[in-house]
Amino acid sequence: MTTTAPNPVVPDLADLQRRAAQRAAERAGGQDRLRGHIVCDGLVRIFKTEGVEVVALQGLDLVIDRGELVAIVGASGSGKSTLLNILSGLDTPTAGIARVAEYDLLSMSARRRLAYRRRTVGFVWQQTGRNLLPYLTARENVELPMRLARRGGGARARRRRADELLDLVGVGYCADRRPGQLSGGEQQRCAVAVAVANDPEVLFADEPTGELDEATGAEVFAALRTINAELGVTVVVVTHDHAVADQVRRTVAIRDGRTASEVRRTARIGVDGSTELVSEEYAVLDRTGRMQLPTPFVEALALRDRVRLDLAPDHVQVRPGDRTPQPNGSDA
Ligand SMILES: Nc1ncnc2c1ncn2[C@@H]1O[C@H](COP(=O)(O)OP(=O)(O)OP(=O)(O)O)[C@@H](O)[C@H]1O
Repeated sequence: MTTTAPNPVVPDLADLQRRAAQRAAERAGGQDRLRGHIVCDGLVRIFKTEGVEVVALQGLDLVIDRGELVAIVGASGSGKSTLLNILSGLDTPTAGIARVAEYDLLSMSARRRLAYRRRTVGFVWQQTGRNLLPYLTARENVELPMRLARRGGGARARRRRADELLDLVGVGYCADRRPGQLSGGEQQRCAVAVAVANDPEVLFADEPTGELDEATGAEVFAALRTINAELGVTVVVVTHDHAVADQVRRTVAIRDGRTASEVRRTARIGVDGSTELVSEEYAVLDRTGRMQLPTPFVEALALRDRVRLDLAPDHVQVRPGDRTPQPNGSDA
């Protein structure tokens, strides 16, 4: 009888990637921290132009759950578009973890990236002209991504779905018109229908109301809310528009390429039975314990260089560093 030595188990690429992800997750504080529909952890993006390095994202942390509608705000140059370009698969991060719906955005192949962009995510850009093809009608624009993704069911099913989606976002009456025959708001609502044509899990919108007046912007935002509520799509909107940022349950502020603070809004029933939205602001603490103090707080107390920290049973006090506490408890 001959015995054969057991084959040494040679890990394949998928195994190695799984192990690498596991190790990265352990370094980042365990899988629990990294559970979410969209996960960024220590995300870094460095641009190099003519020998100069620009650190657009410097260790950004963000977890968004499935089905959330989140607004991202921040000053010009804070890194919002860089983040959105990475999450939508247009750009690759330099380091860190970036994952959307189980796709690892750092290591995915070109083929997987194409599938990701066609089926898993949808986008709406600020420039209306970037969202729709001018020589197609609104309906044909919505049908196009389904045709490119070879969605089954035939032409009739695609047409029915296109009409349903245009109805859902309130522009069913525009189906036979070309973009040039639509207002800016109508074009953006058609763009929302185009973006969800292939049933994406996540919809990214970069300043979708940026070129519109307030009332028209509100209609476009209503379309995004409908998509979130009716289709369960996770929606991430980058915006400067306070009317938009104030209406979502969660607004994340980015400063200098990091998540700096968050506002969470919860609905409460008042004593008279009416519903009121209560906002609470949070600073974001990263896994090494770093946080950014909001600028108004820093300015109000003229904090600079060093601050004094004191631990109380249920909170931490931050005081200007150049004052000496007096025996009676007041500051000199
Ligand atoms: N392709 C690039 N090459 C070099 N630097 C870049 C590139 N893209 C962005 N940056 C730089 O990265 C930083 C972040 O830019 P980003 O466009 O992400 O900011 P933003 O918050 O979206 O700004 P805005 O609100 O003005 O669009 C900026 O300093 C910008 O100059």
